[in-house]
Amino acid sequence: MIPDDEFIRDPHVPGPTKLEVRCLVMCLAGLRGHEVAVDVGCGTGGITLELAERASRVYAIDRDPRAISITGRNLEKHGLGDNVSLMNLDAVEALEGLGEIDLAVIGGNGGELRRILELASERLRDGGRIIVTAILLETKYEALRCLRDLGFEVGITEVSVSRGRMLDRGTMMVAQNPISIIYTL
Ligand SMILES: C[S@@+](CC[C@H](N)C(=O)[O-])C[C@H]1O[C@@H](n2cnc3c(N)ncnc32)[C@H](O)[C@@H]1O
Repeated sequence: MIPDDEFIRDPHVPGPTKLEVRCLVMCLAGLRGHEVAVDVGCGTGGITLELAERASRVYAIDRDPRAISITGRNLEKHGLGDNVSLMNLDAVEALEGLGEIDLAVIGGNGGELRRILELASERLRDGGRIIVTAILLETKYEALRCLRDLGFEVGITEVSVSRGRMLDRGTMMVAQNPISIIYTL
């Protein structure tokens, strides 16, 4: 796994997804090296870089050109990217142009979550998986409801991570915001 502080950042682009959350997402993804994966809303590239190390082909989609640029720089910095296609498009348009996939990780949706999930599920091969990471309560609920409407059995895990910060007199645990991971079973 790539440490958080090894990502180049752009103050205008969210991410990277915290290391602990990336760990869980990669465990759930269960990639074995031959899969086609899509990262919807690649941001800084946190998830894209982990996918690039584990899948055979990765499509990293973001409608913000600054996100595509910083993801590209992070791929280059870590010597990854030969198997990654960067797509500066809205998620719906990008997914409409893709063929079969084994995994979709959705970290941004811009109010289009239902359509994004429909398109991802239409392209999903047997045994494939959809994973949504969500901070907003509304996104968590919508992801659960849409995936169930599409006929999936769904799991949800809420992650509340605290990291130790060293002070002169000891170690203080500093909480990060909770994130839900919603995934098809
Ligand atoms: C929270 S960030 C994702 C962070 C990323 N997982 C990482 O580890 O760096 C969400 C991203 O989704 C993108 N986004 C939101 N809605 C989108 C849409 N409909 N189509 C494409 N990108 C979208 C935003 O531009 C933003 O960069």
